[in-house]
Amino acid sequence: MDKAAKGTGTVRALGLMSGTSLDGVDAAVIETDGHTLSASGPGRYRAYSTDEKAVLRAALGHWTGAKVAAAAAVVDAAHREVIAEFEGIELVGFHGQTVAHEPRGRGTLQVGDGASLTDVLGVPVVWDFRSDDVAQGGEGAPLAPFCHFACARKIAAQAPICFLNLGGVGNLTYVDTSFDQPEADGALLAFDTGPANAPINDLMQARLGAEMDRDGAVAARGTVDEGALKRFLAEPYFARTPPKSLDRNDFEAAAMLVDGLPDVDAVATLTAMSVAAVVRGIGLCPQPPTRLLVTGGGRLNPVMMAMLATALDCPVEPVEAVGLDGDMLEAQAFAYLAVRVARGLPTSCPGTTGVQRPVGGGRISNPTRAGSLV
Ligand SMILES: Nc1ncnc2c1ncn2[C@@H]1O[C@H](COP(=O)(O)OP(=O)(O)OP(=O)(O)O)[C@@H](O)[C@H]1O
Ligand SMILES: CC(=O)N[C@H]1[C@@H]2OC[C@@H](O2)[C@@H](O)[C@@H]1O[C@H](C)C(=O)O
Repeated sequence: MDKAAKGTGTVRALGLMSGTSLDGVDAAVIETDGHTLSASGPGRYRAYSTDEKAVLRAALGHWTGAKVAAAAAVVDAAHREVIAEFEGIELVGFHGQTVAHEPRGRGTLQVGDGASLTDVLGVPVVWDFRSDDVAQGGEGAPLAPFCHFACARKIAAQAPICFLNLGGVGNLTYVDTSFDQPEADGALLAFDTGPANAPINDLMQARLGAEMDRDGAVAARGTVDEGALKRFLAEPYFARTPPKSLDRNDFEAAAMLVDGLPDVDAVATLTAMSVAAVVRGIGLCPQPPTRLLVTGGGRLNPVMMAMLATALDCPVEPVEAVGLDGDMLEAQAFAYLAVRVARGLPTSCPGTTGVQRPVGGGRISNPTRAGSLV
């Protein structure tokens, strides 16, 4: 902890992300001083079982009560398991599972008890990353943009670029690479674009009993319903000025626009909706980006990627094109943010969450006993 909190040197941090797709826990190690991404270490994925997913899903939209407690227990147990697989870690960044997100209402809730995880490795755990930002008037999301800024510097991007995360929800980060610090006015613009994979997964589950539209195989056989797509784009969210953020199920009503369509057309239309939301998002950036680097599971959907490439004027590539890991970038981001929190550096700013001034959110819990591995 001393090194992470007081030092300026590099910290070996483990980031843990349980995303809105509800598929599992991503865990990834990086080395950083809170500014530069110096190295990335091993990554692990721990899938949730069908029963665990059902418990998490049942808690969505709830703030308290037995369903939330049960989801927290699932999240804690899965994370204990995955953390124990790592060694030589100095600090953990634990996101938890978002079950409810209403930044201008009841707040934001990520379940999972970071304090209880400190004893697994005997190192401090940074958690509850979003609450301070929301308490100070911000959206509380997205938070990966400060890490995207570091990625842009790592790859020595010379012109404005965008990072797009296609998880359950989509989020876009515009990086103006002429700035030295992410919190500088104009360096970043970030926001959630709209639904990405969540409605596709939900429909695949409900109609076909499948987890996802793997490789876009179902969408590839369908025809996009232009009427449904047009009605989707009439949602007021798209006209809102960014920064802005979404809860996983905010677009549930829009997803019902495909209810009467055959399976293949419904999935093709939902895929086109996720893409159209991104295209709208790109239109809100200060300048057209010179390239779009895509992370998250949606980059593995060739139909979604082809639709994006057709609709946009810039190259659309998975982040692997620049040597980054698209399965682990969000987990790496929470390792990066943990080091920033430990060092008192901001993790969000007006351009990323709409907060009035830069905020360093997150709670730090210290271990009650030293672990055997450090
Ligand atoms: N081969 C594939 N073909 C199509 N879709 C895929 C493929 N692999 C993953 N996906 C989609 O990506 C999803 C997982 O993405 P990811 O792990 O980025 O989400 P997440 O981290 O839970 O979400 P978020 O970033 O919103 O919190 C899967 O649920 C699925 O919908
Ligand atoms: C409230 C919340 O958990 N939001 C997630 C969600 O999943 C994607 C998108 O919506 C993004 O805003 C955020 O996660 C990413 C990792 C972030 O904070 O950058």
